[in-house]
Amino acid sequence: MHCLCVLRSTLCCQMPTSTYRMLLQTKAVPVQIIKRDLTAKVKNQKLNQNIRRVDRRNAAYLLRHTTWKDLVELYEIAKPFRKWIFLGTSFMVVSSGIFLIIPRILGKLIDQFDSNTGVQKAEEVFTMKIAKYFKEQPMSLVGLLAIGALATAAKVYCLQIAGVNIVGSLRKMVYSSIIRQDMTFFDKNMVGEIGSRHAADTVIVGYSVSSSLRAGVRAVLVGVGSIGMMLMTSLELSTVSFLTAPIVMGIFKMFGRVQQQCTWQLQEVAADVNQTAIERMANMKTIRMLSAEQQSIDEYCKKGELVLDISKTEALAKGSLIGSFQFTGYSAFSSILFYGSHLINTGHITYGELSSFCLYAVLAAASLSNISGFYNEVMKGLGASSRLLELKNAQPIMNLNSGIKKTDITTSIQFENVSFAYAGRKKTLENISFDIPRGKITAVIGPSGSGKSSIANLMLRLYDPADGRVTVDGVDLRDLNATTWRHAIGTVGQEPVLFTCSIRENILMGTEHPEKVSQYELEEAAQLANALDFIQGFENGFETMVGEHGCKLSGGQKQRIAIARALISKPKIMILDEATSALDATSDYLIRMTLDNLLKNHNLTVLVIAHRLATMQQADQVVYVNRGRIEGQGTFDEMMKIQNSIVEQEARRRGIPMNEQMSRVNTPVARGFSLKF
Ligand SMILES: Nc1ncnc2c1ncn2[C@@H]1O[C@H](COP(=O)(O)OP(=O)(O)OP(=O)(O)O)[C@@H](O)[C@H]1O
Repeated sequence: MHCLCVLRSTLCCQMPTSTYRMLLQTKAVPVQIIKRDLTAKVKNQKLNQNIRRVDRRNAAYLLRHTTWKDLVELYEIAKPFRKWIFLGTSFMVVSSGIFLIIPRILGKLIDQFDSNTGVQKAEEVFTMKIAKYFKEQPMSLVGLLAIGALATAAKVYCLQIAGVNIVGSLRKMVYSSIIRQDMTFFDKNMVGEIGSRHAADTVIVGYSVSSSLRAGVRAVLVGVGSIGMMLMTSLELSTVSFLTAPIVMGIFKMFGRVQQQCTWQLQEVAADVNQTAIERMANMKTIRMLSAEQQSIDEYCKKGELVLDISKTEALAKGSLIGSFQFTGYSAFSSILFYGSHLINTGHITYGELSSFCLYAVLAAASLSNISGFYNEVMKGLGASSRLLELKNAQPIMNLNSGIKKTDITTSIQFENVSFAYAGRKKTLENISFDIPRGKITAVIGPSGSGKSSIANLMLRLYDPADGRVTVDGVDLRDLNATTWRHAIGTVGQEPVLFTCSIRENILMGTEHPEKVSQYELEEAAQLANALDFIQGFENGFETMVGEHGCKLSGGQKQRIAIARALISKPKIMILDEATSALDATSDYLIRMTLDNLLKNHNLTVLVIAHRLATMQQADQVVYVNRGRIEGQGTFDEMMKIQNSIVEQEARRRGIPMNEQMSRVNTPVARGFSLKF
């Protein structure tokens, strides 16, 4: 009967605020810790109340969070795999039927061996006939058991395949939806949270669909069948057995709930501990540089202690639950045997019937335990699938594939009175207007945090302006096909981001048709980026794996691969964000050479976020941004005339002699600048 312990641990579901409150009431875990976490959660919710966040309240175990619409949608996702579901269910009916009839036949077989027992009831004639047959042909009983086992194996296989396919489809749909979301979505939701939700919830749904649902349906079939057979075998014995039901339910309610709550909370805390560990391990270089090893260990251990505290409560509840079930189970079983032997003595039942009854009682108990487990798991699965469906159905504001397809510009890109703010932040850009003429280099300069990258973000249409508009040849960027537009732009960021794959895959990332890119084109892009020599120097050339975030390459090598990636599609427009991080002299020189060559290409329209004087000098126009406003705009020479300007400061820093006339000028002389230095 101890198999009635039904609560299974599942992966990483998250704890709802309501559960925190509930646990506070039950005092299942240290109150201070939960209070602290709860306060943090509430604060967090308040901070983000204006932001449409992914709902963190855990819907995993409450059906009310799952709507009929969700169920219909799940059915639609499962539809293509209905062949497997039908086959699996059919095998399940066969195997359950066989294993349900076996105890009855075994009972009759026992009675067959007992010469004192005769057939008493007409309805038992059929079973007795089968029993007689099996007595004469014992191998056929083995054969029947083998058929049952084969049907079980086939059922598991078919339903597993159906489950894996359903979850696979759901996972793909959710992932493609996440990938298509607006940048604002990722600003509002923590990537780790979305990632773990995507991973953990699909595991929960997978477990629920492939395992729990199968076990549950089988448990219902076998449970109902066994109880029916128990009633059929002996009404008196059934009454004794069912008397223990309320006691079992009471025990389950008492300890089961506490254990369940602890399990849920453990999953949340364990996910947090894992996240901390993974983050620290992924950034080992920084940890080492900061000598933060002990701090990381302490942090990990502190969180681990919370796991231990909750685990103790869980273990106590689990132990009490199993112990109580064992006590009740064995008591009930002993009562059946005692009362059963009395019934045999009084001639009410036979030995065979008592044996059958005992087997059915075990089957019924096991099935009932599975049904409660199945209920919890399916509820969790439904809740998790609802959250996944919410992610799947999240609609980005920017449709990536509709709009005018524009791959080049004929006149200019214009910022017209553009104001912009990131979600939950004050305005980053305020009423800025300037032109990026075709075939020219526009350098954006300004202090850190002034909004330079935000200008590039708007030009790439990663975000839309709050006011004003960005136009390309007079067409609002919002009317353009975002994918085609971004394909027309090559981007090299300040901090190159490489993916954990080969150099070839990194360079080809983002090309419209990677399979059509020839080796020659690949080498050409690498050559232009001054990367070919070092790539060919590697044993595996372009197939060299770059490690996590490109950790197996130097900063300069990463930067040059990023440049090659930007050039591979032969873009007409380039956005360059010059690296401010220190590179070694050779890398710095090579990258500068590469960018200089790019800037000399007069067919390119370039927006460069410049940090070097040389780059500013090459620009056709320089735009000075300060605190989100354009405070100066002109040629490099014109900008040099501005006292204390960033250009001048840069020149001084680099020890470049300043033109006398320039140093004397205190006010802007050209283009009616409005400067507020
Ligand atoms: N995704 C974001 N969400 C919220 N605020 C952001 C985001 N990105 C940038 N900001 C804020 O917007 C402001 C402008 O940032 P931006 O990156 O455009 O500056 P920048 O001039 O490029 O700085 P740097 O030269 O240091 O790269 C900063 O105050 C920054 O904190």
